[in-house]
Amino acid sequence: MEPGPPGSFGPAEPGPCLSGQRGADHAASASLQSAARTKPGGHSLAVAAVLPAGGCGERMGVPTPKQFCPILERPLISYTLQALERVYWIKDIVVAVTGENMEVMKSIIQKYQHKRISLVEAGVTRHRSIFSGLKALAEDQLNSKLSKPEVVIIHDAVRPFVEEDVLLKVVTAAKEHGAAGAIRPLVSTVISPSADGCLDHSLERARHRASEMPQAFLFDVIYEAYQQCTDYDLEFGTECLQLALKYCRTKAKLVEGSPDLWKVTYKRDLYAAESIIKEIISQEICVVMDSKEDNKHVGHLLEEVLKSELNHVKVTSEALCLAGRHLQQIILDQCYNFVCVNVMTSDFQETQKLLSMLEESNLSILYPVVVVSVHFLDFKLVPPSQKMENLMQIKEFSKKVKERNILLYGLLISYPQADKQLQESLRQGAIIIASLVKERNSGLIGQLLIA
Ligand SMILES: Nc1ccn([C@@H]2O[C@H](COP(=O)(O)OP(=O)(O)OP(=O)(O)O)[C@@H](O)[C@H]2O)c(=O)n1
Ligand SMILES: O=P(O)(O)OC[C@@H](O)[C@@H](O)[C@@H](O)CO
Repeated sequence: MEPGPPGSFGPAEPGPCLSGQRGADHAASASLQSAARTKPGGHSLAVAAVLPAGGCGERMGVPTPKQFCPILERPLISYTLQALERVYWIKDIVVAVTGENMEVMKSIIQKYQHKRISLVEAGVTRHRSIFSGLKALAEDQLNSKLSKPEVVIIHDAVRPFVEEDVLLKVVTAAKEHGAAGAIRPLVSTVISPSADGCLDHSLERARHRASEMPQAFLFDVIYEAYQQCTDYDLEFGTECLQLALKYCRTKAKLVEGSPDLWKVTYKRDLYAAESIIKEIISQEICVVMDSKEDNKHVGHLLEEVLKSELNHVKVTSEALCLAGRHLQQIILDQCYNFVCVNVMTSDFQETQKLLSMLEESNLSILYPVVVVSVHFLDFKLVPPSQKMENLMQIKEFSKKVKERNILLYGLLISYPQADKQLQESLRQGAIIIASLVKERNSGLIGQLLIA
């Protein structure tokens, strides 16, 4: 999908939508875009984002600040950057990090090939970090390559599950109302304690909402609010919408957000985020075999069993031959799970061709790619020792490709065998493959499993 012209709204870039839903419905997206984008005379609207990422993550209870804690061996903040980068019409993304984390942040940007990112020094509080980001966008900064946007999105760096549709909604609403913020129903009731630690009163839960992110503002509104606010606000405040109301008399439009907008705060949130991401990148499996035509091919039998055993998983098959043209498209379409079928051979020629294609693509930069090398072998024909010598090569192969974030596993299925036994072996094989794809356990790479 080609990027839209600079400064124009275009549909989000391809790639897994971390909330598990494909981005905004295109019709809704188009209508929202036209509302949010155009000004009189049809000129487009300049939108930038500020991501406060200068916290220490005290509630996470680990030495590493939570925005840098790994999920599938990639820092949490990289997922949030990816979510915002998928949205073409956000021109600049300003991230506020502490001086001591500046180099770490720069290495993350380089390793995961993030674009449109500018870094500023964070403050000692979240509000001060946000203000630092806004200053970088204001035109009155010397030598800044950033230009002042008309609308600025503010989004916590530790909220990775943000989609184009809610960003469009808050930007559209901010354009009209001056400020807008995502909200969610309260889970717990809010109460107010008295000085002696007893209940003073409770708020009616149905009449209140939780303020989440993203939020968006006319840049001049929120920049003015930060310039006017007190040190007390900057030190102890947690709500940007309140600053806009208090200092610019701007009543933010409240936008219902999806359940995905939660903030990673405690360790349990990190585990939840990892499970959600694993689930999203496990939604498609491609069975690769030496020939697609022969429908009696045992690879097709395995494909059918995978389809019957795995609900909600898209199972496709492609031929490795044909110069891999179709396979290249599957890779481009960001399938992260491959089953390479080898029939009556214990060598890895087919699997190595697939691994080479994957290594040449950038597919595994952002997410670990799973490759299961399945070998249908007749253990009666050739002494297992000779086969095992071949098969043990998988340990070396798996170590090499792990450096490229590819997880290689081996699976042996006895073949040929009576139909009933073969069907059972295929079912067992499908269950093993599903588990390897879902768990992405790097501790099992290079292992030979038997169905
Ligand atoms: N001085 C600060 C404090 C927080 N943040 C950022 O604001 C976002 C939301 O804040 P919070 O969840 O409170 O993060 P921490 O302050 O790191 O968490 P804790 O309160 O547990 O220390 C995070 O992305 C955090 O990095 C920031 O940019 N600068
Ligand atoms: O208070 P914390 O620093 O944990 O997180 C900031 C949150 O308060 C903030 O992101 C939303 O409530 C919206 O303002």
